[in-house]
Amino acid sequence: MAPINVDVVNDSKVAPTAKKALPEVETDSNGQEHKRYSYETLVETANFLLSKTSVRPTIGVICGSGMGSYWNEGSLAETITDAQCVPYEEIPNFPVSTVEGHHGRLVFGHLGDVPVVAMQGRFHYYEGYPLWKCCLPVRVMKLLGVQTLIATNAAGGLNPNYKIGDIMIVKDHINMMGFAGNNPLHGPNDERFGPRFPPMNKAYRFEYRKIAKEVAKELNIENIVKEGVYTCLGGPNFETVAELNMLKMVGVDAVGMSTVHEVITARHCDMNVFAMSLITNECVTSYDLDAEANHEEVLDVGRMRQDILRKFVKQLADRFAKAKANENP
Ligand SMILES: O=P(O)(O)O[C@@H]1C[C@H](O)[C@@H](CO)O1
Ligand code: HPA
Repeated sequence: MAPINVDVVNDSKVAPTAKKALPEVETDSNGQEHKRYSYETLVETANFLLSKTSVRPTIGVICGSGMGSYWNEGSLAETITDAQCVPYEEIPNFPVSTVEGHHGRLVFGHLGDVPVVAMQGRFHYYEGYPLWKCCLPVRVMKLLGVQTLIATNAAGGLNPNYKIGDIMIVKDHINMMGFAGNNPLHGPNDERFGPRFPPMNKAYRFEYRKIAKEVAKELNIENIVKEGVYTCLGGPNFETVAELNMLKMVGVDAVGMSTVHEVITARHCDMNVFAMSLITNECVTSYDLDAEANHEEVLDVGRMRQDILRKFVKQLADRFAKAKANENP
């Protein structure tokens, strides 16, 4: 793939009026400066990555907590063959991962025959990054040629039918942080990424959810695969009993601290999205229970389910790639 030309998007020349670069530096309400990433800046990042790897990914995977850890021999990210790894510290304009269970590198390679790039470590709002910065890798993936995003996460199960170790296909989300005006698309819009007002009612592609249920049957894991609604809170604390009961009331099946903003960013730039939550703990919705959520349990359940997750994601990548090829014969 030749270096990316900033004047051309999806093979059409960009109208000069659409080329509004974002301000490079923004100051938040605490007076802290955040360098914004313009389209041009992210093209530089993408071109750097294209020069580092021969892989031209069509699917991007985000590994959730405990699903891409360096100590996890055989974790999701380690399923990738012919892996070429680029640590986040070496990537221009990239943040760094600070959470245990998030290694902090991009892994380029193949899942079966499908060229992929995986984030072995994601960025969370609670690490101190604004939402748009948490989602920067999604836009970089788009510039690299990724058409489909598979986002995985660890989440607490609110639906009483869910058990620890279940996998929830995300059918929809509730953007709780968005209710308070915190959105990755907040700020000036650059049309080269996508429209000012993107729809979000079909965020999680129906066809891919259907494929995932078929694959679950084929792998004989249909008993642990569910489908439901995810929400993201800012974290880093786990939720109170009252908060969890409120979320349950409004129809949330699983709660976590990521994914929603990544999905919004991916849909904004017209990527197909599939997401799934590994239910790592049961949410404590009664004052009579003594249990408390903790990150170690989250990581342990990721480790416990790594074989199944690997097989599942590998099959999904294969089937999504085939579905995409059938779309554009
Ligand atoms: O990156 P994900 O969303 O998988 O991580 C979840 C949310 C928190 O970062 C962490 C809590 O244990 O797991
Ligand atoms: N709440 C929020 N995030 C989480 C949880 C939880 O119970 N489990 C794993 N990530």
